[in-house]
Amino acid sequence: MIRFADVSVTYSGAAAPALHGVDLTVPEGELCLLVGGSGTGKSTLLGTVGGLVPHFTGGTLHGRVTVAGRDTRTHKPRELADVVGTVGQDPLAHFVTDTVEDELAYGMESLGLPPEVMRRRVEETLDLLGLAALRDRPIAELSGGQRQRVAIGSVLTVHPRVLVLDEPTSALDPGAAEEVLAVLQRLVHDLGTTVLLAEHRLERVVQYADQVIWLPGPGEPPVTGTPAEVMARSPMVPPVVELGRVAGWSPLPLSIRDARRAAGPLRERLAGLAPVPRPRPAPGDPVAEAAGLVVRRGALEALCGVGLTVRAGEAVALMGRNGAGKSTLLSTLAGLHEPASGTVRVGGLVPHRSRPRDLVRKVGLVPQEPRDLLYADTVAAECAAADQDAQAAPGTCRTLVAQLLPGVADDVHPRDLSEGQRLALALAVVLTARPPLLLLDEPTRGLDYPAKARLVAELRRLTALGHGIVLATHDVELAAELADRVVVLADGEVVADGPTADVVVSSPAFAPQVAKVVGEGPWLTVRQVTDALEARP
Ligand SMILES: Nc1ncnc2c1ncn2[C@@H]1O[C@H](COP(=O)(O)OP(=O)(O)OP(=O)(O)O)[C@@H](O)[C@H]1O
Ligand SMILES: Nc1ncnc2c1ncn2[C@@H]1O[C@H](COP(=O)(O)OP(=O)(O)OP(=O)(O)O)[C@@H](O)[C@H]1O
Repeated sequence: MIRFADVSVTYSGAAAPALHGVDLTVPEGELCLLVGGSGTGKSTLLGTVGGLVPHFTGGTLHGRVTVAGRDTRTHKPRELADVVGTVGQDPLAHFVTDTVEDELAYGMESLGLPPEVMRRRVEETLDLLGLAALRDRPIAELSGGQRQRVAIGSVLTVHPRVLVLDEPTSALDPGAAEEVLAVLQRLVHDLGTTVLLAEHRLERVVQYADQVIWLPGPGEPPVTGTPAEVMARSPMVPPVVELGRVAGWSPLPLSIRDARRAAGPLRERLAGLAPVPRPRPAPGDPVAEAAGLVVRRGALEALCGVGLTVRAGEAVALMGRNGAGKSTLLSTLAGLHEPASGTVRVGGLVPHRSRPRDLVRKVGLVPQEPRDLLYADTVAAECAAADQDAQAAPGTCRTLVAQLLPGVADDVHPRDLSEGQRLALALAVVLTARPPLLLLDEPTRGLDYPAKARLVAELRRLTALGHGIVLATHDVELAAELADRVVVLADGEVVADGPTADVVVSSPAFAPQVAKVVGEGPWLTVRQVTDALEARP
């Protein structure tokens, strides 16, 4: 259905190709998963299928990509729109209408489908993606995950034969991610749709894939195989595979179910043991306190009476469904919204009434869209400005970027960075200022597993130094690795607040893979399991 013949792509001004030696076929009716580190060219590869690369991005494509027999070099993206539906990493950049319902209908209108068909498909899709309650809402007023659902819905209504999705679950809560993947699987099985999707959180998708394409490095030719074949070789694997490697299971499990079947002997070895607690400082004084916080967004009460205390040295994960109010809480702590009632204090200041230059010494926010934080023309200039703003030694920010994600070039415009590279830059900019309270909104979108591990290490270092951290995240594995405490929001209210292990293990939605496989303990991470086995007398 999709054929790549010796494809390479070189962006203008780049020293080396972003993509090279791609020679492969995605058969009709398969779900094909594209994996690889941040910046290895996944988005570039996906972009060639719908013709966005190079028609819209610039650069040069060598070789040939055909979809349902059409050459994407001679067919413009709109001449492929009836066959290929593409959802990019940044939905906001692609929305053409203002409201949810109009956006779902737009693709069908451009193809001239009859009104009764459009009506029916809009209704079906609203139900399928849990968007019915939001149908009349302006897209600009949706939460990140709500927007991602609309973006996915807007391509589903067209019923394209090929779906190309770039990290389609990155902003979705765990339940919504499962639902979207179930929908995709049904399209593949029942309608013979061909799906090509890139994803970093393999724990969410690998068990659904028929084929995996792995890009081992920037400009390196892909390796293809069944999920089991590629997972046996790839350095980037989900926790369940890592656990399988540690425990010596063969074949390696890809799903929780397979792993549970193999886990009997491991459970016996772990019986009577407990996770070795990580040394961590005793929490200090509060760096942020909110009580009875009510915040309105338009007509909607996004937070209704939230209480939260964050202490120095503490890492708190904020979890909960899309639209629960996580981003609203973070941005209120950063002074971006004025509460309708209740109190909020950050480092002794009332955030929304404080001067920006006083507030930056107390709190730093990495927003859900890191682009909002970046304004210079090059990576180097952005880093120099961050050093200056924070009065840090020259080179501080650049070193942080390189630590988080090696291989980001100095002279690239932040706009042209890959998703993960841009996030690493935004994180470095905020970390350079070393504010006592760090707020991170979905800090792992686009990050590969090694980059995520380095981010966790850096954040742990900061908590050890007494910084307080609040991260809003749907990444249950990240919460398990990093957070001391988990706070769950639902419809603007706090519904759980307690030690990570207590909160996540009691909820199937938030439990990490290791907890689901090993059970009692509570074991949350592969590291805890290996440490305990090694320390065993
Ligand atoms: N429009 C562009 N102009 C110049 N360089 C670009 C452009 N788009 C991407 N690049 C570069 O090409 C490389 C590959 O980027 P791409 O977005 O394909 O990576 P990716 O594997 O999707 O990464 P991520 O997992 O972070 O999303 C990166 O080094 C990036 O900086
Ligand atoms: N600019 C806005 N105007 C009006 N309502 C908004 C606006 N931004 C968000 N909302 C609404 O406020 C509620 C809370 O949104 P928020 O972004 O805080 O949720 P979230 O928990 O961060 O969601 P997600 O997990 O999807 O990022 C949602 O119902 C959302 O639709």
